Amino acid sequence: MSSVNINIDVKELEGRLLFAIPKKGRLYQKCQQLLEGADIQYYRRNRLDIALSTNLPVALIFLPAADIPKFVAEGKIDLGITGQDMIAESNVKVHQLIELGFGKCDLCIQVPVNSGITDPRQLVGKRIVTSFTHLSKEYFRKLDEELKPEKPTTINYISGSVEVSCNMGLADGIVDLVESGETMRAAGLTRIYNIMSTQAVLISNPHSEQQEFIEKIKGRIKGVIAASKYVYCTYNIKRADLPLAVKITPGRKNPTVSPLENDDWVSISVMVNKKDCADIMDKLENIGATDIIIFNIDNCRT
Ligand SMILES: Nc1ncnc2c1ncn2[C@@H]1O[C@H](COP(=O)(O)OP(=O)(O)OP(=O)(O)O)[C@@H](O)[C@H]1O
Ligand SMILES: O=P(O)(O)OC[C@H]1O[C@H](OP(=O)(O)OP(=O)(O)O)[C@H](O)[C@@H]1O
Ligand SMILES: [Mg+2]
Repeated sequence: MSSVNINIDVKELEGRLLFAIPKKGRLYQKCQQLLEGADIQYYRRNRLDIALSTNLPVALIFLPAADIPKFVAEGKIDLGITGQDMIAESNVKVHQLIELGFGKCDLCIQVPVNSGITDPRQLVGKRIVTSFTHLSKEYFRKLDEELKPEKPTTINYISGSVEVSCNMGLADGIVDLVESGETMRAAGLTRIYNIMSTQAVLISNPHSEQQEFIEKIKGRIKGVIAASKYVYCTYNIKRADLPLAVKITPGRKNPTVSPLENDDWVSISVMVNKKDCADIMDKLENIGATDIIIFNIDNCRT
């Protein structure tokens, strides 16, 4: 595990819920937004990896994403945010509480485009380079057992920039993350197998004594995630067209229907999926809806 800068009196941590956050990289910024949305305020001194919340009995511990599953499973840390790939690679038991909808990518077996390799079985007995040695060993062990090569498939670890390994003559194939595929293509690689799909998740320590507080933070974070997925839509529609309107915007449970001064018309308020918003507005316009307004939701509980 990497070293952590913890120049804080451990007594100050007593009674606080310990919450591990990725200390840098692409998950870090998203986590900042989640903490802000959940109103977990804190002050972090420069270079310090522990920050005490200023409004809740919480301490934030900033750690490498790869180490968070181990800290949460085996240490005193109650809650954490990391990737599902990191949990699987760490091979530890934690509770996965919420899928957070960011850090989405696939852990893939990749080979040089011109290698002629199209199936992972063609890599058996050859050299694999990866940051995910546990998952890669698990995958290729099964193929080794089945195909019994002269010598087992070699799995070697490097910590980053894994894609250069084939070009450098270190590997016949790699196991690494693919999101847009840009890095893979730039290195002249192609994917031949998807070992797992992953995204960031909120995890908790199954043995934590702070289960009630964990539920409270989980509720808040769920609210922030829901708020980012939905928008609030209001519009007016002729009462006679209400059944059509409800079909287009059924709401999470039911739409709220309010009377207007003019008895022939009603006003509808409803949450809709942000990604479907333009399509829904088109459909509403087509059935004669007027004054269609979309509001962003700052926070919600659903
Ligand atoms: N290209 C990517 N797209 C989406 N999610 C990713 C990507 N690369 C990594 N992740 C997710 O982010 C988590 C953390 O990855 P990692 O520790 O490599 O940090 P990083 O954000 O890539 O920063 P860096 O590699 O610069 O240290 C991974 O577990 C994975 O779930
Ligand atoms: O499919 P893409 O959108 O190109 O993303 C995939 C790349 O992103 C990550 O690398 P990162 O930028 O974190 O650098 P690293 O390899 O040093 O971790 C991952 O390890 C891949 O290399
Ligand atoms: Mg990375």
